[in-house]
Amino acid sequence: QSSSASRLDDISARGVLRVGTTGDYKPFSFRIGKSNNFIGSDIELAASLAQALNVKLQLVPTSWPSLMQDFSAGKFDLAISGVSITPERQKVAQFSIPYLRDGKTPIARCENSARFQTLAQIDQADVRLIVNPGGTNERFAKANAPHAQLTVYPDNVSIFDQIVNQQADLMITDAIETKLQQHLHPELCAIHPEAPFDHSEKAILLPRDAQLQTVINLWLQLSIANGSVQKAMDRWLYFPWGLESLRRAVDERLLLAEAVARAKWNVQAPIEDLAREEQVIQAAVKQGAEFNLASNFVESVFRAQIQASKTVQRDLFAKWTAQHAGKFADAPDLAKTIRPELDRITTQLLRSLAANQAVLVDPARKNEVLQALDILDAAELSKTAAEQALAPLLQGGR
Ligand SMILES: O=C(O)C(=O)C[C@]1(C(=O)O)C=C[C@@H](O)C=C1
Repeated sequence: QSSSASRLDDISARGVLRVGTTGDYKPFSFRIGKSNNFIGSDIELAASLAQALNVKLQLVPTSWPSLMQDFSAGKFDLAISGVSITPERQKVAQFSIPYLRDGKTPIARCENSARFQTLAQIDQADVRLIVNPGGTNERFAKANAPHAQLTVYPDNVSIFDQIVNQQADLMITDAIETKLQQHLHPELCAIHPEAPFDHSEKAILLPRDAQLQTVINLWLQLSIANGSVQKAMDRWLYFPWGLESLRRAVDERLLLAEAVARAKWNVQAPIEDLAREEQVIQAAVKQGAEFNLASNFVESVFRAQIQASKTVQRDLFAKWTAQHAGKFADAPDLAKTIRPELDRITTQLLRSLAANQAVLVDPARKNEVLQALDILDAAELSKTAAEQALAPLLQGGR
């Protein structure tokens, strides 16, 4: 405990509350691409706290491995990011009262719900358990199901597809994550998420400052009592997180426009190739039909992607012309490398369009669509192009 004035006075004097958040933990904190846009229940909580303190909110990106280092280095005043209370963290910091109780519970294909109720049922040689490496999930699996076949699978995004595709039978993870994932994968069921195998608590990570802790606990107590914490939790648990795969496909495609432009610049080829454009559109429409996507919708989406690509390419050509730029040494080959890459993304884009179609056309979800498809990394190449690429997706999917 330092003898100086409360950290609360620093925050008030600054007029800004700096909140550390990891941006990789749905539904708590999720960062949209490389932007400084964060969404999630804890982001809402942070905004509400800043408002209660009558200061502005500044979100400071941090990461799980560097959380405590960044905290100790004073990069933020406090952290709100689905942080669990642990004794190790309490050695350097303190916590608010908890705002969420959680614990480890199974998620499996729904037909197996009855088969994986207890740890005794799971800890069997014929059970294929899957786990992400390095965290509390792996520790729990090894300690509680040593007889099961354990696959350590490093990709947090596709790990649940492994269960859907029967490469594994179940995963044991935080109940909150099982609730979220069962919405994203209708084949999967969270197994007794209200009665997990163990218990943990999420709280705000605070500096050792009694006055700040008191003020925040009072505010948090009130927010829990009036139901606003639960409401935020529900809102973000049912958020259409699947839109992120669509945003990423659009972003990836537009980011390739720079490589396209380099290739064309080197041979001074025209930016526009109408024959190729028709090929791209026809192929997308044909493949889209296999995903039950209407041809006019697919066409409008791909026309927009092509238009956006040309915007980026024209901007770059204008810049290079002004700079009297010479040939690039590292330009990839358009026909051999880039167009096949674009074709690969076409499939990805169509698949995520199909997966998100219901959300895109639902007027009640318009705000959520706007939040999820708020920004592309490619906006750094051209803000106009990013807007062009996203436009048909923000118009009710029509
Ligand atoms: O493949 C190219 O030549 C591109 O420039 C890419 C692309 C596209 O987005 O698919 C964009 C503009 C061209 O008129 C044709 C196609």
